[in-house]
Amino acid sequence: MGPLFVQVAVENTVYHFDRLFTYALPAELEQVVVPGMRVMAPFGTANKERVAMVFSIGSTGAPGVKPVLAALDREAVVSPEMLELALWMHERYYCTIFEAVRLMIPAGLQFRLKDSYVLEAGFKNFDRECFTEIQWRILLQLHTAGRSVPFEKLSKENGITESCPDFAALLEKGIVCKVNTASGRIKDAVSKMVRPVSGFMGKLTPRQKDVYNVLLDAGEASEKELCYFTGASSSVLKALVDKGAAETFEYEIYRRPHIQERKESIPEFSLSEEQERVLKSLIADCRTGGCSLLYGVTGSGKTSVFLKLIQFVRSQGKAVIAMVPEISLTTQTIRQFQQLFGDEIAVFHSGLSLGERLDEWKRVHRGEAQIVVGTRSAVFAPVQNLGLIVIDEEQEHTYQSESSPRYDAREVARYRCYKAKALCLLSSATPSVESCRMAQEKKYRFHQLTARFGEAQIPNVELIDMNEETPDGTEGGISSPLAQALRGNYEAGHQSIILLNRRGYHTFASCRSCHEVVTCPNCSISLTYHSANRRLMCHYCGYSIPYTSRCPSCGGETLRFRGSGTQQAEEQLQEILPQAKILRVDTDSVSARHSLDQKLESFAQGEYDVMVGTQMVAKGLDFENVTLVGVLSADQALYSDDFRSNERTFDLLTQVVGRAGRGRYPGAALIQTYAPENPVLALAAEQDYFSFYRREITYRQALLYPPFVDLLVIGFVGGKEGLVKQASEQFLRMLSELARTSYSQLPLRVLRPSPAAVAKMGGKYRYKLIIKCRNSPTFREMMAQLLCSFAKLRDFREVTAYADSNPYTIL
Ligand SMILES: Nc1ncnc2c1ncn2[C@@H]1O[C@H](COP(=O)(O)OP(=O)(O)OP(=O)(O)O)[C@@H](O)[C@H]1O
Ligand SMILES: [Zn+2]
Repeated sequence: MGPLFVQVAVENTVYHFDRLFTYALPAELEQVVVPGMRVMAPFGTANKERVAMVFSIGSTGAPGVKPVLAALDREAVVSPEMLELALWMHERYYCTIFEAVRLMIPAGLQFRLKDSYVLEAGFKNFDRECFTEIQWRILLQLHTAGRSVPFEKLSKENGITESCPDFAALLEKGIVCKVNTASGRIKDAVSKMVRPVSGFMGKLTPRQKDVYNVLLDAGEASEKELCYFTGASSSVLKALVDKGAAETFEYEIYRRPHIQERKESIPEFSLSEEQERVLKSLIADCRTGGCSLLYGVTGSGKTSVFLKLIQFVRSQGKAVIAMVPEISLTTQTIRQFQQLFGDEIAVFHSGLSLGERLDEWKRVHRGEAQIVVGTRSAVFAPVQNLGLIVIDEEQEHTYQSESSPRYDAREVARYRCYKAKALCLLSSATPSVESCRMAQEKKYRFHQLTARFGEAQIPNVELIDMNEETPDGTEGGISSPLAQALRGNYEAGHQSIILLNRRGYHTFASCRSCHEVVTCPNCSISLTYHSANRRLMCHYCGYSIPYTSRCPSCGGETLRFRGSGTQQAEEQLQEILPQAKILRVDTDSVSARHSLDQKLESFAQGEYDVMVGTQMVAKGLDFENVTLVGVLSADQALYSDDFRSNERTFDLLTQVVGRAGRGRYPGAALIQTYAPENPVLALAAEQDYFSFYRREITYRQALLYPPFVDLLVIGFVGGKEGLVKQASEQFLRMLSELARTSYSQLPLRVLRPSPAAVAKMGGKYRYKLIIKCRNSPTFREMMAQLLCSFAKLRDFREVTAYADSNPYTIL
């Protein structure tokens, strides 16, 4: 047999230079390496060692190509089907192949290559006279270690750099040699903890002193929390550690994710007639595969139906992936799954510790768990023999990734199901316009649940015209009808949910005399007041300053809060219901995941009377005792300039209204608005999805928006505004040229480049270019070619361009 070669994807390549690379497979690795395994490969002109994923092994390859250096895994960590998926993503989402592969491997299994050094094997000449003091110490250290020592360690203990003469001489003489070791990347910032070194007497700057004192009080804290509460940057923490005032350590947690105890008996439930009928047709769908859309009004028991469907699929010996849009919903879902399926389930989401993620991944990889429940990333779960993927609340934007690879989990799910001849089931009370259209065109099968389960009825909804309310009711305040309803509901012993529908729901600070709003110097975004640490913070980059009444702009003592945040809403509610217990749910109050779980659990137990919050309270929650829903300001999202704003508003209102009256008691909802005549509100009030859809689809067609076209947004990011703008214009010129000369048959409409909605973020300027197109292979080929030629332009080296395919928002 002749020599073997491997095709690999290499880590950290740039997009415009990425493809599968061929390496020779040394004889000693022939029996070891299989596709799906990672190897170490020399890369580039400097032959720097990189991690690479083996895609295939074969006898084609030019003689003289570089050989692979070592195998990093003992077995394949990615299956052949998933490797194929990675190539598909590379073509579809303009990412490097390895970026796609990385999504399939849990963080705890990622490697980091470290430079290490060993003593040359034959070295015997331990003659103290021949070496300098430092060289001698290094030799002894390496000798004692008996194996390679990471450079970091050598450097720290001997105070050397890689280029210092003492060390360089050792390398040159071949006494010390460089090796590369791959170390598992189990560590992560999230689990990084800091504790004070007590009795520290050294000198600290005032800023460091501040943080040190907080740390003394706290005992220990995660780095993240500490930065949050003190407003310190990580460099301040680093300085503390360097000075010996604090030390870092890590929690090594290897355990199953916390899942509520299994109840004594597994609750057997039987389906209603309508549910049963839908289940039957879904079972039939499973036999053919493809995509099905399950539309069901809120509270109709979509969950019950797909739980039964999963039971069926499992009885056929096939595996299942069930996705929910947000971590906050997983607990409830997981509990239901846990009750029915016990240890057969594995949980995938970013709220888990790295150890937990690794463990859950292994259980699926080994086939011990065959039902995966999780958020977006669960779509990459390494299940074998896939039978079904369920995507609950399929319209949610969280299924799309906002950073590279900018993939859409729904598309990935469809692809996996198509390849595995499995069923992809989309489920929602407010399907995305795109999915509903697919169903209309018979590309998806369509099923519906028209009634709530049991006796439950769709709640009664009333729109409250805020223009008629007393003018002293401040914007976002609580109208008297809503206040009255709240009191009534409280007295009846029922619970209420209040939604504050603001995109920028935060509390900003503005000056009464100069009217300036305090904004982040790095991002064109107003700072948000956080009561927990009394600081104004930027939600984009984390910049923060302590809150005082002094205006940074004019210097007057006239700074005040504005806007109506959840905190104010909470206070107003407390005034209306002095006795009631109020639970506030927003990203500020629930930064720790378990605290949200606990809060929702106590709410379910009836320990609170009212829950107030942002989008987080609107969706998926199922509490029998909630009979009143109030929406403080329905209009916020309606008038933004995004083409999806109607859909978003309809979806949010329908969902939140749907939280009321899901059990034994009838529910009601009150929606406050300054635009009561807006038809979208009326349709949401009636939970009339199909009328909404018909209205919306006409508008999309008239203005040429998805699903009638695909959108590709090219983003440009860079430190100099002028250059970023020029880059976007240059890109447009190149696009026009290429389209005219080589792709004249492609239907295209390109909008002029413009600054992004948040034009500056983290100190970088952002421009965007919107292309209306048909997302065909030929179109993608053209765009890939353009992105590559653009990346090679020397004039725009400081500008990054990326492509986002059908993003949720084009702002
Ligand atoms: N067959 C059934 N037997 C017993 N209870 C059921 C059944 N179907 C639904 N329910 C109950 O009805 C309520 C609503 O069901 P579920 O949460 O599945 O609705 P949904 O369609 O997912 O709603 P939403 O879209 O609003 O989240 C739940 O409390 C659920 O336990
Ligand atoms: Zn900022």
